[in-house]
Amino acid sequence: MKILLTGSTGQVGYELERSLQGLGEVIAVDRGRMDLADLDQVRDVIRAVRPQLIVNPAAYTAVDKAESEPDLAHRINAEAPAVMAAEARALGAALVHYSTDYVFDGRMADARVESDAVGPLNVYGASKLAGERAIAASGVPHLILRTSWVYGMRGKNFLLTMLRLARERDELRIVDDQHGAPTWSRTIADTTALILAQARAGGQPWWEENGGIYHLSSQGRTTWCGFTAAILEEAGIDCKLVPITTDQYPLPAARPRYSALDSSRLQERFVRLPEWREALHLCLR
Ligand SMILES: NC(=O)C1=CN([C@@H]2O[C@H](COP(=O)(O)OP(=O)(O)OC[C@H]3O[C@@H](n4cnc5c(N)ncnc54)[C@H](OP(=O)(O)O)[C@@H]3O)[C@@H](O)[C@H]2O)C=CC1
Ligand SMILES: Cc1cn([C@H]2C[C@H](O)[C@@H](COP(=O)(O)OP(=O)(O)O[C@H]3O[C@@H](C)C(=O)[C@@H](O)[C@H]3O)O2)c(=O)[nH]c1=O
Ligand SMILES: [Mg+2]
Repeated sequence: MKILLTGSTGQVGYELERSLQGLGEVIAVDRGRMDLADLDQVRDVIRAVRPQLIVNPAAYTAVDKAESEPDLAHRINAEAPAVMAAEARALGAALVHYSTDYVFDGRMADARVESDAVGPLNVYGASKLAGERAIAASGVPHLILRTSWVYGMRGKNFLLTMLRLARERDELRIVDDQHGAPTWSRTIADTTALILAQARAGGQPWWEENGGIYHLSSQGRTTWCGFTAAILEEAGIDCKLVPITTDQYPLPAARPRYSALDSSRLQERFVRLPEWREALHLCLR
């Protein structure tokens, strides 16, 4: 199987480049080869490579900056995936895409399932939702894996930011009223590979019975402040931690208050997902 992988310089893409190896020939294209803001180039590269599967973790992920660059965010997160979907469909290929807890408004305290009503609060979330809808509407065989609060030992993420700030500052002031599940980039990549392998072993393509949206995030939940406390503990760093409210940390983009995802659908069909705390421990070890 020929697999076209985007975003291999990102957190999830970096892990996917390794995790997908056993499944076929992985052709990783970075921004230099395929700029998602250039829709003609996206089309041309797919037509040249002729993959059987496109895996697309590339995205515009700068949540606050997106508020002032809505058109660019929309092109990368919605229009480029729409082109990928149309091209994949024309080739008889399938598409694996990633989305976010930020498609929800976060007003409900219980974990969200795939069929729950969406209502993004910010430009990033709206652009990701538009990407999901374009893929679903295209008729391409697809998996959309919605995840949350992604971290890992490389790239830009909350874990690395906290490790840096804890060394630079005497105290960390961190919001304690936004709830969600931190998810290790490797969990996302390994789970993706396992779904694809399991589906192949089953003899028929996974999308015939198992396509569509799946929530893929760690089990359990915490707050950004709770996540920070765990990071400090795991890394053995002594730094004063002050819980604050969202109002005390104003940012351009609004964020959902409750963004835990219920990943039961994925776990029932494919594989168990780790507790967020257990995954953090493994990551930092
Ligand atoms: N990060 C998070 O907390 C969460 C992420 N997600 C979703 O998961 C997926 C993976 O995210 P993650 O790995 O964390 O993202 P990162 O921000 O770590 O990486 C983004 C990747 O997209 C690439 N990219 C951005 N713009 C372009 C462009 N114009 N053309 C080509 N490539 C581009 C980046 O390339 P370059 O290095 O050149 O910039 C990078 O490889 C995304 O769909 C994201 O929306 C969902 C929930 C949480
Ligand atoms: C750095 C810092 C952040 N915070 C707060 C701000 C914010 O509410 C929260 C998280 O900050 P971040 O900017 O890292 O998080 P954010 O960019 O909103 O993270 C999101 O990224 C996108 C891509 C997703 O899809 C989401 O699932 C989610 O992971 O922590 C503090 O309270 N104190 C601090 O010192
Ligand atoms: Mg951010």
